[in-house]
Amino acid sequence: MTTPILSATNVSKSFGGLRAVRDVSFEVRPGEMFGIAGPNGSGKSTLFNIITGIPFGPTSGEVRFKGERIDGRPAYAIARAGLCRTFQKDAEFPDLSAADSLEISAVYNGRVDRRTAARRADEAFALVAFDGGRRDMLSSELSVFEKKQLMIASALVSRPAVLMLDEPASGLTRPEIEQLDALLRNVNASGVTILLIEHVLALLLSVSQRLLILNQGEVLAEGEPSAVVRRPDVVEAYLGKRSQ
Ligand SMILES: Nc1ncnc2c1ncn2[C@@H]1O[C@H](COP(=O)(O)OP(=O)(O)OP(=O)(O)O)[C@@H](O)[C@H]1O
Repeated sequence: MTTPILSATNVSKSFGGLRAVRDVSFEVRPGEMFGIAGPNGSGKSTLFNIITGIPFGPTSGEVRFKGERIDGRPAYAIARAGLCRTFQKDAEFPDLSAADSLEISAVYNGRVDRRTAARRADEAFALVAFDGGRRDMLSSELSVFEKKQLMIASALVSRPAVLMLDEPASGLTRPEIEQLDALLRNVNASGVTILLIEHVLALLLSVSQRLLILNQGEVLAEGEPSAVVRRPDVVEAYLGKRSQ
């Protein structure tokens, strides 16, 4: 059996008396698109936080990336090892053009010179199908979808093995979600393993090969997406409240 590229074993995270993530275990295979869903407050973002060490690691449990333990390592070391993430927020450098913003991300995150950074920025722009005529626009003036493209491209410039995306479809229209679907498939086909937290179930079901459902910090279900979402306990915990 192939070694998982990423695994969590009994990871937990407590904030005072609140156990936001409880004994969560799962494995992601190399090249996979792995979906994570669950009601608001079920611990999805906290799970991403403790895997990437941004801003904290787990209270207990083990996280392995390419077979090596990474829990307890500083966030920058985890990112440099090839595990990168995006957040539920806008452009990092609103006053810079999209092109400059991406080059700066490439220089800092990829630790490369300007020439290599420019090449990596071109590659990342191509992977997310960013409109070439819009690269000199200020990041703050881009459309909601273009900001998402730029955010994903900013994570791709350091050529991660695993990309973790936290609700990339939020705020997008239905046609834009279809564009995002194609974008994710394209990035995945380039060899990047993707973990995707998403409330838009149509997107999750379309792109994920496996789906993990969290509820109140615990794993409620895991498996083939269309089978998982038909389970009565999943319907009750999640779909009944947020189906789209
Ligand atoms: N830094 C923090 N300090 C205290 N409590 C926190 C912190 N971060 C998250 N929590 C709590 O942990 C629980 C899980 O939150 P989390 O943001 O991980 O859920 P989520 O599934 O990502 O929710 P959403 O779908 O709304 O983004 C919530 O009860 C939240 O209030």
